[in-house]
Amino acid sequence: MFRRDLLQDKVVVITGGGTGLGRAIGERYLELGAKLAIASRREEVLARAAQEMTAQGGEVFYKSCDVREEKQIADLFDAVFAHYGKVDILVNNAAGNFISPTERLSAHAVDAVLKIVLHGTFYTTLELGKRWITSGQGGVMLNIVTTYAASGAGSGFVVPSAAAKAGVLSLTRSLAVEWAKYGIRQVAIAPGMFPTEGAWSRLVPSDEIAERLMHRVPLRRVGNKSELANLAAFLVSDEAGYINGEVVTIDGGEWLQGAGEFNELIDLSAHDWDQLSAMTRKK
Ligand SMILES: CCCCCCCCCCC/C=C/C(=O)SCCNC(=O)CCNC(=O)[C@H](O)C(C)(C)COP(=O)(O)OP(=O)(O)OC[C@H]1O[C@@H](n2cnc3c(N)ncnc32)[C@H](O)[C@@H]1OP(=O)(O)O
Ligand SMILES: NC(=O)C1=CN([C@@H]2O[C@H](COP(=O)(O)OP(=O)(O)OC[C@H]3O[C@@H](n4cnc5c(N)ncnc54)[C@H](OP(=O)(O)O)[C@@H]3O)[C@@H](O)[C@H]2O)C=CC1
Repeated sequence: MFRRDLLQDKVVVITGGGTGLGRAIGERYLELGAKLAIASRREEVLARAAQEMTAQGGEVFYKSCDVREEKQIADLFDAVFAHYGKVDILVNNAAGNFISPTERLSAHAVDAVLKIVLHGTFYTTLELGKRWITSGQGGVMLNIVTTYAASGAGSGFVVPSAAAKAGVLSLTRSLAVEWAKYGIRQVAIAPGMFPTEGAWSRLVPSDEIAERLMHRVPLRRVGNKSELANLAAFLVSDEAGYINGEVVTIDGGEWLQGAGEFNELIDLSAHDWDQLSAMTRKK
């Protein structure tokens, strides 16, 4: 669906790029000509991913980096600039999340999520932004948020994530204005349900719940990672050069179904409607 050279020779740093959605985004970018650097805490996961991702060609540099640590982020960008000579695109994809009644959380548990999602995204953004501004080079930053951030509704039982992702979205919009003059563009994606090991093991407690979840989505299915990767490719490409500060939701219509009070009526049959209509028409 894209020109094969859409991201030719663009150097892309993807946090959390060794697993799940980050890896899927990286694989699509590679197909479109990009050079990748993937980073997360577990070096063995990155090494395996880099090896598998380059089986069809392309280049994937990897380095262990905990995005909660300012020094490790500086070391990461030093290494990527030394290796490739530049960075054109940053994908802030690393995240932490789990379900819990909020009153059961310790301060440490709150920090565990906030530090990865909000602080981690802020720190990578700041480190690379300063380098781009100093050198006069621009670029694109893509932040992966969630529908409960994009809708503004938040969500119970994942409250640290809801608060942190809302902060990331605010960062996206704020810097879209402040840093545009430096040629730095900000965009975000709000994914709905995309089954990944990392998300499902922490957020979907049973197969029965997984099955029920489909009913929340008008399209009656979860997302394919490749669909999200396509959107991520478009948004960071020069073809999307006038999109700045926007978040694009990709959720099969899930959040809209939840928002409309009458959308539950979707399951009524024609017969049900005949009966209802007879009852509700003015006599
Ligand atoms: C009804 C179901 C609907 C499902 C809908 C489908 C999903 C669609 C929407 C999804 C939106 C968002 C998705 C995501 O963000 S997915 C990303 C998931 N991936 C990850 O989380 C990967 C990284 N995660 C981690 O490394 C860990 O999970 C963690 C975030 C906890 C960080 O690890 P760390 O090693 O730093 O932390 P600790 O293990 O030391 O724990 C720190 C404190 O947190 C407490 N904790 C940990 N887990 C839980 C839990 N499950 N419940 C309560 N508390 C928890 C832990 O006890 C520590 O606190 P204390 O020291 O006080 O004990
Ligand atoms: N899957 C879904 O349905 C949805 C996902 N999302 C978002 O998509 C993104 C990817 O999630 P997904 O692929 O599902 O889950 P994963 O668990 O696979 O991805 C999370 C990644 O973040 C990395 N990470 C976690 N903590 C740190 C840290 N301190 N420093 C550096 N890297 C870290 C992990 O690697 P490591 O453990 O090696 O550090 C892992 O690669 C996240 O931003 C998530 O919030 C949003 C909505 C829905």
